[in-house]
Amino acid sequence: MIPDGEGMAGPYVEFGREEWRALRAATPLTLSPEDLEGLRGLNDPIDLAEVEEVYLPLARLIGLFAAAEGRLRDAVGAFLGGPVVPTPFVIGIAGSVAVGKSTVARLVRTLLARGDGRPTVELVTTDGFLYPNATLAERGLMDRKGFPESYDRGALLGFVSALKAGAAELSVPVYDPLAYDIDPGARRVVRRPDILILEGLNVLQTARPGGLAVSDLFDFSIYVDARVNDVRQWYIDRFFALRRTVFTDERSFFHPYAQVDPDEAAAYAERTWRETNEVNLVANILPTRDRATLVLCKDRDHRITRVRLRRI
Ligand SMILES: Nc1ncnc2c1ncn2[C@@H]1O[C@H](COP(=O)(O)OP(=O)(O)O)[C@@H](O)[C@H]1O
Ligand SMILES: CC(C)(COP(=O)(O)O)[C@@H](O)C(=O)NCCC(=O)O
Repeated sequence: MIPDGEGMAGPYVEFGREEWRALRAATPLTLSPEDLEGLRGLNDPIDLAEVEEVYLPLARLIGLFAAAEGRLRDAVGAFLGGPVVPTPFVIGIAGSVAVGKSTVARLVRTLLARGDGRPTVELVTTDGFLYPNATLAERGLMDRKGFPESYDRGALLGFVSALKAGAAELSVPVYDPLAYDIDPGARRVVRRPDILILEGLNVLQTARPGGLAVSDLFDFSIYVDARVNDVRQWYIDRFFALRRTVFTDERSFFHPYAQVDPDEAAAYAERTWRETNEVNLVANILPTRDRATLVLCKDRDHRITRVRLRRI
């Protein structure tokens, strides 16, 4: 039975970690410690216990949603008098910069792909749909990278709509985090998968009046949530971890920050957080949280301690 009364949060049912872990049922662990090492984001301390207690119940639930959609498709087929061609099951993953969306997305992809029926799963991040820096600069948006208007939303919606409409093969633009810009010479081919995961800051945004947004095409969505001050600290810590690694590469856009003194690097990271990422989080991203099917709530140490599931 779904817990009710206590733990009730508007349209959501809230689970503590202990309650949630029990919902794994018999879902097997298909991940080794080495697999997890390859999926973990920079500075993300996730361990196998978290995979077992949080992600296995989640993978089970997504499997149940996909199976239910199959039954709905059969019902529509019976109504129409002929089979309905399946479309990809689309999962959106949203949340702040530096909250750990990419770890969540890679784990969900791997667990689903190794689960029942071995579905094909494609993971696409929305950064490929950012306008190139030259366009952002022309439009005065260079310090608004990640805001809804910094994306080619028409192209993103066109991509997901075309996959939902049955396109067999599409290509998407590629963002190069090292260059901090769209790679003009690269395209990534996406062949129609059974499951598409779309990960990005703004994927749960609504459309302008009368329009359509990618979130209208989601079959399941996840918001990765944490306190603003905790994410701020994670952003700064990650900036310093990148400074010791990726930024030492001369091709990195941020290479100058590997050379300046730590105080100057900290001032830059703090300003970027405060003036860009925090403003975007508060004004654009956080307001979409309650649109998600499921909210993963992280504590200061990155651990997921609570899960909120939208009532059906
Ligand atoms: N300046 C950067 N250079 C290289 N990689 C980066 C940089 N900033 C972020 N990343 C990497 O890009 C990925 C996505 O980061 P982000 O958009 O902040 O989302 P999240 O932390 O929620 O996964 C992470 O794996 C992160 O380590
Ligand atoms: C590339 C991003 C906008 C994230 O894009 P996403 O894949 O979530 O659409 C973000 O990581 C970023 O670089 N933000 C700009 C501000 C900053 O340098 O932190």
